[in-house]
Amino acid sequence: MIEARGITRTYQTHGQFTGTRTVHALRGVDFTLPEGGAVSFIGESGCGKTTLGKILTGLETFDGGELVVDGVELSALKPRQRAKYFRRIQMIHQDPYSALNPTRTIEATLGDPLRMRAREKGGTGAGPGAWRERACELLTLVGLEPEAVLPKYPHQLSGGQRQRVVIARALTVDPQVLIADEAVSMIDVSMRLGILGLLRDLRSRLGISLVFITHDVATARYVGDGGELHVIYRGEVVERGLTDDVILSPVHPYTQCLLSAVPIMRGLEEPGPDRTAPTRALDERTDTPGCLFEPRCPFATDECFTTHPTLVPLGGDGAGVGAGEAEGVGAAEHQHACLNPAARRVVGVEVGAGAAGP
Ligand SMILES: Nc1ncnc2c1ncn2[C@@H]1O[C@H](COP(=O)(O)OP(=O)(O)OP(=O)(O)O)[C@@H](O)[C@H]1O
Repeated sequence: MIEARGITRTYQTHGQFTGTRTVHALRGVDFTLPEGGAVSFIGESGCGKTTLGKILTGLETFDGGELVVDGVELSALKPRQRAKYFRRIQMIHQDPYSALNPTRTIEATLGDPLRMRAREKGGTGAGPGAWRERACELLTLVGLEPEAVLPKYPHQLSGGQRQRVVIARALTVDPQVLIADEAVSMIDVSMRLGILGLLRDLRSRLGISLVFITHDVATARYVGDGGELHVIYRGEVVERGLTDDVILSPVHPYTQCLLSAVPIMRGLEEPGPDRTAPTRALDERTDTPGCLFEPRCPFATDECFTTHPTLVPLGGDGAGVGAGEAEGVGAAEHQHACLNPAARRVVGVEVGAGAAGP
């Protein structure tokens, strides 16, 4: 189980024309990932999704908050001990080609971690027969034909096959958690559903927990089914709850804007006049003392400019209640950080029958 409490990450950037700038990649992110559960993070480019994924796998440090894995707070540990915990959390990156060594066959790619794992477990399974058998088992589990795939190099496989190999490699160390960061965005559309189905399957068949990071509402709904969805804006979670609650009844204008950006087909659904869209483009330099989304929000009031909203349960008055502080607030409770939450009808961008194709 992973528990993240108030994770914060700030970067200082230095540019010739921009001077020194502080980038708040993550601002106090909290979540709990139970065994076999799923938590999805959705937001636009630059909102901090990848930074969060890297922090959860130990590839990036954080400068505030706590990360607790199986009840152990990791920052208190020595690097070697910490690495043991991070081994239980494996990342699936968006580009399966760069994630694999092009000079090594799939057999070699899977063989090394399998032998290492076998040695750790006490020696059995490190022999060639044993680890090869396990490699075949894992390839079958991810939907590949072992004998056909083992002798091949990454460039001889399709993008979808490569991503399945990446998933098989992650499974070699018996992880408890997979972090999938835009795991299908670089894969041919025709193969995406198969990979998403596989990630769902691993949850139900192996009890592996999943952190699913995406900018795509539909994939978050499919893979994160039954789990939680956290909507993240400029490093801050602005709405969260059970995936279906957030997608079907969003109350934060940013979530409504994200959902409005999902295309719909004319003739299949009525677009209606009330699509919610940001009033201005994202400008990271615009920091108000109030709500981070205020400069772009179509529903902002004067109060939004001066008061920074914190996460409160939907339906409560929320005055002075911070994330997770309200009594009885469960992680899956629908919460929002908006001073004017409202159920607004959300419709997608219309894709007309006569629209120009790609
Ligand atoms: N090493 C770094 N140094 C400086 N700024 C960084 C660094 N890594 C990330 N950032 C900044 O932190 C913010 C969040 O970046 P991050 O890559 O996590 O966003 P993202 O939501 O994953 O975006 P994308 O989907 O485009 O990858 C961005 O403004 C980014 O420029």
